[in-house]
Amino acid sequence: MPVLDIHALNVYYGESHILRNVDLSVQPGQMVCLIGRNGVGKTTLLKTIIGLLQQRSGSVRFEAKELEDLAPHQRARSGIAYVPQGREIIPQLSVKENLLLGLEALPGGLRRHRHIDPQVFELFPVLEGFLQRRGGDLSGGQQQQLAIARALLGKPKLLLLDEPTEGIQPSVVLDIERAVKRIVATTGISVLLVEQHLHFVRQADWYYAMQKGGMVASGPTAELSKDVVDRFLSV
Ligand SMILES: Nc1ncnc2c1ncn2[C@@H]1O[C@H](COP(=O)(O)OP(=O)(O)OP(=O)(O)O)[C@@H](O)[C@H]1O
Repeated sequence: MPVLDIHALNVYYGESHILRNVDLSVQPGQMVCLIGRNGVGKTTLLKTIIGLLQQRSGSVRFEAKELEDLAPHQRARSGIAYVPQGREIIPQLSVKENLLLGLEALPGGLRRHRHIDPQVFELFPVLEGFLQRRGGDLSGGQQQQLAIARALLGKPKLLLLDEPTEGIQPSVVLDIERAVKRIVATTGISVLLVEQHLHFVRQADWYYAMQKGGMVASGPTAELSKDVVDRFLSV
């Protein structure tokens, strides 16, 4: 049974038809990468999965349960974590306080949970030394690592990542890539990733390519052809 199963999904912004009959599924423990040029609807799809945008028709099922009537916080509590483009860490709060916010996705939220699982420091060692620093004082790459670590503390079953390496220096891109691979390999969490770096895309098990709001190609990333890469990746 897929963790995430999307069928014939249609989403609009006002009268603009953005997602057109989208089908996509993510199997347990899989890393799936969504590719496509700017503006084709990748972010719209992730926002619809987490419930920030409403679907017009079709279905989005998480662990076989239809999500349509659940608010974003209910989807988070049921096991979906979303790291948006731009990361959205809270700049005035310390790294530790930002991490604690991730516990809000656990049953009982912050009232019942105060423990930061040290596993996040194994994945992102740089954060451990910076716990008292203001989030806003970290570099872009460190903020991205913080945002992923915060999402993991909610113990999700599905992690949605929107361009985690956008605007990040190349050495840190590799750190993030390795950490995401390790998350998938060691925790059983499934990942749906929007990504433009080909090397990172190839780490995924499966890809879906979008064009003008629809899925136009998919398959194992081992079979990603030069033609598909040229058509759907901008870098
Ligand atoms: N708030 C909005 N109101 C109206 N239209 C929007 C809004 N946000 C996005 N769109 C439009 O929806 C389409 C899909 O945008 P989306 O951000 O999902 O694309 P994307 O593939 O994620 O691209 P990018 O990589 O640039 O974020 C675009 O044509 C965009 O102009």
